[in-house]
Amino acid sequence: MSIDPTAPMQESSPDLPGVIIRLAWIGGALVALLVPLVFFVVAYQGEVAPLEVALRLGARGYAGAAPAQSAPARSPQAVVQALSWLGDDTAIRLLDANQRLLAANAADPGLPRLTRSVMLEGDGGAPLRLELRHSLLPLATMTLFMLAPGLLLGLLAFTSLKSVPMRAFHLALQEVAVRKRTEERLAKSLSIFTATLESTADGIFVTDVQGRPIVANQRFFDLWNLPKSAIAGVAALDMLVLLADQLREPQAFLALQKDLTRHIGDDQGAILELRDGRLFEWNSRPQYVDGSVAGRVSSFRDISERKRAESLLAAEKQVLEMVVCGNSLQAALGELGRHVEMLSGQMFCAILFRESEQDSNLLYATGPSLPRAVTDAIAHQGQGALNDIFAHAASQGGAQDHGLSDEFSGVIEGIEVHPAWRRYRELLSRHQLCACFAVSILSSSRQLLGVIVAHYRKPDDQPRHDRELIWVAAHLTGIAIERRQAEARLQVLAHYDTLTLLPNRDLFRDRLGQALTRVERHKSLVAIMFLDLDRFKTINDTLGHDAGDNLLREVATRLQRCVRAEDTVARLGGDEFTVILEHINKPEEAAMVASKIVEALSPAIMLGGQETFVTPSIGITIYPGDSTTSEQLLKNADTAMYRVKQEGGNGYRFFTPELNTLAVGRLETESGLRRAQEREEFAVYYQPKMDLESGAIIGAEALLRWNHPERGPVSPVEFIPILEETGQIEQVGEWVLKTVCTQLRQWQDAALPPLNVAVNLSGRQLQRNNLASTIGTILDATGLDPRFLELEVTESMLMHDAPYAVEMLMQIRAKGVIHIDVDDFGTGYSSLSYLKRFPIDALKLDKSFVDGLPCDEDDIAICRAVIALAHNLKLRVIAEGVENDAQLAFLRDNGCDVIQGYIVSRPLPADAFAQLVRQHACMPGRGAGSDSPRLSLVH
Ligand SMILES: Nc1nc2c(ncn2[C@@H]2O[C@@H]3COP(=O)(O)O[C@H]4[C@@H](O)[C@H](n5cnc6c(=O)[nH]c(N)nc65)O[C@@H]4COP(=O)(O)O[C@H]3[C@H]2O)c(=O)[nH]1
Repeated sequence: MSIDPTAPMQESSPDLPGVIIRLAWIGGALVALLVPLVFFVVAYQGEVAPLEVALRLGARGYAGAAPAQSAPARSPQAVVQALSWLGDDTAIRLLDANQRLLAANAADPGLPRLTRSVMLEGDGGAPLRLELRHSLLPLATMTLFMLAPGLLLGLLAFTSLKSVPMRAFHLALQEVAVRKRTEERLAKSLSIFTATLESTADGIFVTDVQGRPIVANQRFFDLWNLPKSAIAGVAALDMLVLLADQLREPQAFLALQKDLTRHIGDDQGAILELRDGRLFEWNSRPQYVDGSVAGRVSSFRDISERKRAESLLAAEKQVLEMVVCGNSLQAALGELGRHVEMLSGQMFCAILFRESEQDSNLLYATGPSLPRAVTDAIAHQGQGALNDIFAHAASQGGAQDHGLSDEFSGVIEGIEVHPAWRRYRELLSRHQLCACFAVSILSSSRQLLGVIVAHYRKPDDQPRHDRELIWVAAHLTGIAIERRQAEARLQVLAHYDTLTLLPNRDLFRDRLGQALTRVERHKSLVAIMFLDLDRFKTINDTLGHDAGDNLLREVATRLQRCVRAEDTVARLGGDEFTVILEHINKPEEAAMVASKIVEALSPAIMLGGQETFVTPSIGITIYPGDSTTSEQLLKNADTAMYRVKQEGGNGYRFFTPELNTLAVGRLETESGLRRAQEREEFAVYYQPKMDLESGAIIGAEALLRWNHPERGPVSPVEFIPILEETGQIEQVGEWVLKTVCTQLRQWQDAALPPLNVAVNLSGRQLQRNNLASTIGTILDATGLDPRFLELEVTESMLMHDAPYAVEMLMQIRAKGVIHIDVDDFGTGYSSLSYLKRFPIDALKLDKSFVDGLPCDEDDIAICRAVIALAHNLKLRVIAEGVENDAQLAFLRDNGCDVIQGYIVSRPLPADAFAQLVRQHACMPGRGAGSDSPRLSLVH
């Protein structure tokens, strides 16, 4: 609640006018009544007294003669007569004992009257009574008349009393009331002043003009640690000296005071620094009475906390700026340590941090004022003992398991006795560092990043605010360390491949540029290798991405072992790696490293408990011979690598200008393929499939052909991978499906024997969710019975995502397509448990196994196993790439169901195939037996 000292005070003086009027009324009334009353009393006395005398005389005249004188008694009539002189308005009566009237001089006067009587002794001693009755009517009338002047006088008295004497009284009363009011106001003001003085957070000290103390509030005594009695009877200068004694610069303060004596009307102020470290803001103002200076009011405000907070804020800002502006962590924390020590005044600050998340050892980031011997000793002797110490602190701070992973803070006591301090005890005590307070530095996720330690000379040296200071510093250090860690992580993310931790494409480019510049000066060579893993896609698709990732990590490790520390191994993405070999003298040195790599990758890699083999295709180019630009060198190495791939992989090759021509050719193929469909350069060929039991052509495999306008027919082996890479395969694949279905329908309409034609599906097609509906739409559009359409999917396509493949094939089967064959069976990694769940109809025995028949024992074993497996799973077996009788005989003897290969026919254009089917259908005793006629090769 606030009090407004300017508010008018309530008056409690009596109602003076009321009192005065009342008194005037009383005075006036008294005067008005007293005048007729006094008249009446005086007139009455004047009138009655003679009557009384006359009555007494009359009575004596009747019986009052002494016997000695023996005066004769008078008759009643005579007595009455003797008193007749009293006038007519007075009746004289003489009455006997029985109240009988003996004589009377006149009739009774009317009221008001006065009756007086005396007892007489008549004749014979009989009692008589002489009675006098006097009329008071004139007196009463006169008294009434006197009322008028009485009232007049009363009125005069009322007016006078009210106006003349009472005014003075009134004034006197008012004076008393004003004095009383003033006293009350003064008392109130004084109490407000005292309360205000005592309630302020500032120390207030009031002096007179000579500087003698007048008043000071309690806060003043508290701030200056003075007893209240210090102010009493102290001379002006003594008081100032008392204050100045506590200051770091007393003379400056006294000089200011002296200055004030000369400029008494000036305001003055300064920041005073006390010896105990506190800061006071001092302000002095003149105090005026009636326009002239009567004294000075000084206020002292303790601004130590505010200044410390400001300094801390400034320190925080500076440290954060340093962190943000890319200064080293060491420098930023060093600055922080210095600020902390400065703000504390007592502390020796040390900041220690963990080198990495895995490392629990603590390293010194800074210890600005700690003796070098201490920091050096700890740095050189290892941090084990320090860790023990902080574990001990953690236990004192109530941490759960007393380990460094806990948040803790606490005074580390017992330096003298605790075993954890053993190693440093002597050193610390030599430097008089006897007490220590430690706080953990935590990350935002509460991970321990380090420790901030405050050393003190004595345990009770620690000022109150130091703990807060240390907490703020710990928080700030946490931010700085985390920021650095985040930057380091970003740096890694920006320049390193997160899977293998090898430099990424950007860093590779950077390193290559640097290497070329360096080599330019040394006049040596740089070899750039482009490395791609053979069959990586198959392994990845078959064993899954996790296995693929592990494989890439292992390859990265092995590659790094093959090069020197100054060389660079980078991962560009997928299974593509690059190597920069600096300072080689001749290309042969690069060849040696390449063969070392081939050798290093040849041992099996264990993936999911399974031995996996991977081989590289390496292209090498040499700077400056092949090119002088980074871009071109990388293209060269890529071209050379591509050539190795084409040659079967698992080797290396140097770039040559001829290879470049080939690469250019590939580029041309790519752009040619983009136009091939609209220019109708694609065609579907049909390679017959023959049933071994009946010898009948039961269908065909549809094989895509590209009739290049200049190069003639181009093999799908050359362009299907490019269509896959560029994504065109989906569009082209759909076109093949449409073409085959339309063709089959035409053949059926042309009464060709029933045929099943198999269309190859690419991995990308299978991955499309709408494949089943696309097939359904094509079947509807062409009107083909779905039983005649056959689909070929490769083993690796199925195993890439087996559950998805099961689902997709089920959807396709739901469209009525019942013949689904697994191509290239045996070349990938089949999960037998899945194999029985796929809605498939046949396994195609890969040409690579058929090739070795009937001599190669491995191929024989594989072919027999596949046939047995297929039959056990109630599947047909189609052998592809059958070229000769021996292969045919083996397959027939081992129960193979269908063959496809040059022995039957090469792939044929639609018309030629139709003609072949017709011819074959007309042949007597057709069959694929040894004595059956060989089909003519049309292709
Ligand atoms: N040396 C020899 N070769 C024989 C013999 N019998 C058949 N071939 C060849 O073996 C390949 C069999 O097809 P594939 O394994 O599905 O292998 C096919 C298939 O994977 C792919 N392909 C062909 N057409 C298409 C298509 O329309 N779509 C998709 N996605 N892939 C296709 O291209 C591959 C190669 O096709 P082609 O060059 O036509 O090669 C065909 C065929 O001409 C033989 O006795 N001896």
